[in-house]
Amino acid sequence: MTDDSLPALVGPVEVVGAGLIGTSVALVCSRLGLEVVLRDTSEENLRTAHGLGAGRAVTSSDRPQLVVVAVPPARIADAIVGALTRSGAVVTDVGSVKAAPLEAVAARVGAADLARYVGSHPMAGSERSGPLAASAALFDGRPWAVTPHAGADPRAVGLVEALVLECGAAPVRMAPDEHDRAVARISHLPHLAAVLVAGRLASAPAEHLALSGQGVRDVTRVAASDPALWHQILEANSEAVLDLLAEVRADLDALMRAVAADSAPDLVEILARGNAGTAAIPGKHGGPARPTRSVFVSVPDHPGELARLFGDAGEIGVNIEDVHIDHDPGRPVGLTELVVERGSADRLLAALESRGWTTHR
Ligand SMILES: NC(=O)c1ccc[n+]([C@@H]2O[C@H](COP(=O)([O-])OP(=O)(O)OC[C@H]3O[C@@H](n4cnc5c(N)ncnc54)[C@H](O)[C@@H]3O)[C@@H](O)[C@H]2O)c1
Ligand SMILES: O=C(O)C(=O)C[C@]1(C(=O)O)C=C[C@@H](O)C=C1
Repeated sequence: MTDDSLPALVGPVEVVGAGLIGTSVALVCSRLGLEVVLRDTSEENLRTAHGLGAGRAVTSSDRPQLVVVAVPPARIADAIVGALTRSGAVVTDVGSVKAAPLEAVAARVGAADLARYVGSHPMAGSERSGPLAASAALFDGRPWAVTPHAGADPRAVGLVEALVLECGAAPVRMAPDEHDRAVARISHLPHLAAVLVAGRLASAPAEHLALSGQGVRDVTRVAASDPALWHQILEANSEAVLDLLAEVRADLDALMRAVAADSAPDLVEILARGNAGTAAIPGKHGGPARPTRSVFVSVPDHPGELARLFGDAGEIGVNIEDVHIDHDPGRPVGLTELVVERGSADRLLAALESRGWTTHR
């Protein structure tokens, strides 16, 4: 035990599904020096994850302390049942929906085995799939839901929370049903909104698309995700998603009425509700959102220039909260957007200019 509440994570850790999320967890555990064994139906993904240093293929003699199930949603319940029945390990999964898999697992294993299962869900990911998109830094500073059922062994819950903390994430305990309603709002609806907006672009005229700026990129990034994965997520959480879609349909009707009537008060009220919604999203590490400002810098297209820019920002003492790089291959410079705390932006601009950087005010 590391302290009174958290059992120590000592390994071996078995990861079932060496894709984006599974390989990211495996990379963290390998870097901690834990023994990590991998199981995947795809030989290619296993080889790739192994090549990245995420662990080795599982053997029948392995005895994991913890199994992390990271397969697509439609395969999760089978994979959890498989892990509970072939080993005495604590088992967690990282699936995007929690209530349906729990119900399916509870119908197939006894209470003693079910006690070793604790669902979880890292609120971090990517529009990309597979082990090549994995990163040990993926979970850093992110919320990670831990969703124990009523019969879960507290030591199993503690071990899963120990994994979450080792991944650099913040455990957030929640009941499975509540979790599913929460992610319908903060993940599944945003995903569908992005998909609908991106769908308007698919056959847009090239001259319209040529004007694309950061706004459309911000709003549509996640729409590039794997449709098969998202079909399974939506299928598993259809009730909560449908409730929200009905609310959005009513909002869309109100918006269309306000635009058609050119009703400024109604439109402003709708737009202001959007402001209130973005302000309600917590900042990094769950704290209040801190106002930020973007500083735009031209970066010459030479090796080492980005590193020099980040180094200069570090020496100036300004923390970079986020970064976007817009590199038009036809131009010899890239435009880099550094997102910094609002109060530091002017100081950063002046100090970068004095070091010879071209900024855009
Ligand atoms: N993509 C995200 O942003 C994200 C974020 C958080 C949670 N999740 C959840 O994590 C899980 C994995 O998603 P991902 O994005 O890593 O997917 P992925 O496609 O990158 O990886 C899934 C892996 O599971 C393997 N696999 C499929 N069926 C298997 C089986 N029966 N046994 C063993 N391996 C099997 C695949 O070959 C693949 O390597 C999903 O349940 C998803 O809902 C995804
Ligand atoms: O950043 C992204 O690419 C994501 O969409 C990640 C995201 C999310 O909606 O936040 C997507 C689905 C997962 O279940 C968890 C995380």
